Amino acid sequence: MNLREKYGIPSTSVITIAGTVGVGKSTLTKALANALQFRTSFEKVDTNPYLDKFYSDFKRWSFHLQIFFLAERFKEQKKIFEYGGGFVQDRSIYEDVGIFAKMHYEKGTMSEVDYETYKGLFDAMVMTPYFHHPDLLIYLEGPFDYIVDRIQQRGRHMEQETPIEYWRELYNRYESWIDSFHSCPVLRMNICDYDLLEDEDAVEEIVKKASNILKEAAPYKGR
Ligand SMILES: Nc1ncnc2c1ncn2[C@@H]1O[C@H](COP(=O)(O)OP(=O)(O)O)[C@@H](O)[C@H]1O
Ligand SMILES: Nc1ncnc2c1ncn2[C@H]1C[C@H](O)[C@@H](COP(=O)(O)O)O1
Repeated sequence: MNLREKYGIPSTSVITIAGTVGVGKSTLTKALANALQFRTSFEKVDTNPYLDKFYSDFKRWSFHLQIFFLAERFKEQKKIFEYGGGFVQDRSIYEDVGIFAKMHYEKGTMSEVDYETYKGLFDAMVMTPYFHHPDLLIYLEGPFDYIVDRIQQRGRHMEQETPIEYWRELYNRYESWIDSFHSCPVLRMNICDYDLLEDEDAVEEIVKKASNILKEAAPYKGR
């Protein structure tokens, strides 16, 4: 019996992992999908045609990058819909609009007209039958210094060269964003409380917590 069956997680569930850059979303996505025998949905990073350009000139490339991510996430959303769920997704679509696009607009690195165009497109895309809110959003949080160390150790050069103030701003925005996020049930996990790299039982604890929240939320689904 796999962990999904052991903890009664429906095979059609969609679990999305949210949190700031470097916090550990991809690592958890892989571990959780493996434990539940779910498919994974990752964001395009290595083959993203705008990401390097964006980090070298936010103002010039922020609109292009947001449109690219929106298109990619929408394609992933459609794929999840067509498979009928059973996915763990690395980062939610809500973070693009609610954190990144908003931050670049408010900081002056995305123009008002670009921001409004992007938001209009986002709203139109999200209101389609392909867009189902996830069954659960697992939000990863932890001390800022740990997260910055992880960004440095991971070694994506454009991130390593980005000023620490950018990561601080993002970190602060994530903290306020999650407090007002109500689009689906949320499990908050502190990265100091588990270690997927050193402790092979850690993922089971996370599955157990996820299962409890999914069970609590089940009677309200679809209302
Ligand atoms: N529990 C952990 N302990 C130490 N390092 C970790 C842990 N989880 C993830 N990492 C490392 O932190 C870095 C960022 O993790 P990653 O999963 O890529 O984050 P994200 O997808 O949120 O950007 C990677 O180098 C990863 O190996
Ligand atoms: N919507 C986004 N706007 C700007 N930058 C973004 C967006 N989504 C992801 N990113 C960046 C941040 C990181 O450099 C990479 C991958 O994110 P990660 O949190 O490491 O998975 O893309």
